[in-house]
Amino acid sequence: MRRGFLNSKPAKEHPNHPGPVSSSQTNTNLKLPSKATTTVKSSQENDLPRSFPYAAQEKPVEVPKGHETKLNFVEGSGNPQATYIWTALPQVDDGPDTECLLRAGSKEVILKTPGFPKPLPPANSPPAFRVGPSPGKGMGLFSTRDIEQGETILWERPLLIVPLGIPTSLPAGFSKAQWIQHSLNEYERYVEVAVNRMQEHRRAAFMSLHNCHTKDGSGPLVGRVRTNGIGVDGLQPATAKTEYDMRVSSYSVISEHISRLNHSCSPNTRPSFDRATFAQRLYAVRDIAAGEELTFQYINVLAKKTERDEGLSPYAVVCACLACTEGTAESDKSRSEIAGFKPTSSVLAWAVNRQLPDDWLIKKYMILLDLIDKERLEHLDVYCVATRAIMESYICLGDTQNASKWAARVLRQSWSEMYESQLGVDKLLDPDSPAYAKHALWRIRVDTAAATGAMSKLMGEALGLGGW
Ligand SMILES: C[S@@+](CC[C@H](N)C(=O)[O-])C[C@H]1O[C@@H](n2cnc3c(N)ncnc32)[C@H](O)[C@@H]1O
Repeated sequence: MRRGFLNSKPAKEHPNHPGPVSSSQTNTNLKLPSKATTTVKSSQENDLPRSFPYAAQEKPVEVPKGHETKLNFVEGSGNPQATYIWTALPQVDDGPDTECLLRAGSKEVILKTPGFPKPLPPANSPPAFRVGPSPGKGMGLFSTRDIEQGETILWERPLLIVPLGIPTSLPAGFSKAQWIQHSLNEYERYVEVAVNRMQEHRRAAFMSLHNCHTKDGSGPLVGRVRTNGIGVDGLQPATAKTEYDMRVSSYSVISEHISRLNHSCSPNTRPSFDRATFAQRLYAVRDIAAGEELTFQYINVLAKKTERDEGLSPYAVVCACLACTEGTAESDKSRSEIAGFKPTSSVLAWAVNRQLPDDWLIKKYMILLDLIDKERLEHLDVYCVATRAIMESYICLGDTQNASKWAARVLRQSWSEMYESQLGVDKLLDPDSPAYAKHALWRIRVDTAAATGAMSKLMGEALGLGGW
């Protein structure tokens, strides 16, 4: 879910779709400016509304006809200036394809993805989730069994992938409200082509999704996109340099099941879009008991409750999670400490600095982890950073007993962006593993010769020669 426009007074903006707030998947939301610019200029910078309205309109905004763009830009239409293409991807296996509305250049990015097109991994059998009613929230997803931290709950090819809006220049004589409505209408027309291309059962699944934008000028398709879309990064063509380029080639994915996830300020899952399989992957970020509701973050959950309330209002969500209902002041304080955490020193810099105590870095990260555990925010990247830093600190100290315990924690964090670089951590699970002695940080805190070697690497790093 993600982007919208502004409605009257005060200008309200909301992301088109809730979604992960940190990098990758998840929501491009935070990467976009969060406040609407209300000035309408004819420059390119202003031809894509930064936010769409979400408050009910008192009466529909009438838009003069005759300003619609021609929809003759379909891939293969022979129009060399096609800015948008409608296509189905990845067309690789018996699994369903995703209907895509892509801006020129994005398809090439997809086709060049290493491993693309990759078949979907086999589904969990029986499925680890089910769709069912969630009191006060409509439908939701629930676990069907105990799920372990780091498990993949499901892989899912989205129904649809669309940009967050279609740039529309300001027609002469249009008021701002008319321009916004015109933009919404154009967006609806473009999405309609993609929805009409879907297989009937996929279209039925899309149309059965919830729509919380029924009275704000959104059409029925854009309303569903705005309600259910989850942001996906990384599809911008290499030529996209400006903020404008990035915005117009940012996308939302809408899926039959993952889009049913309700919001929690302490979510237990994290979705991620995998370009090679062209699928969304849903991870459990902590152990989940059978029958528990599966949730994810629609907004930045490190913000204070009052700001979270504001961010959730476009989705008509009044969050009743523990952080919003019990001990909220203390929770706000803890979240702001997590948001403000700065490592102040890398593992290597601490290890070679004799003025700092041996447990200095470990203590700092343990305090951070306590806050994260208390707030149940394991999905955040900082959780993985902290866990890994503690493991590495023990390696610097030559303490393989503790390092191996932390290696086991690191390995469970399959959703982490650092996962690729965790390959090899499995060799550290055994405290007697010879992999320790080969590790670049091995005993550099306690062995002068090792520290000297590390120091020269540190200097190389400072000089841009690489390092940790
Ligand atoms: C993406 S949909 C989630 C699935 C939806 N509940 C359904 O019935 O299909 C987003 C909508 O779910 C509801 N919702 C999500 N999280 C909620 C929460 N924590 N409390 C209440 N309603 C919630 C709101 O109506 C919101 O507009």
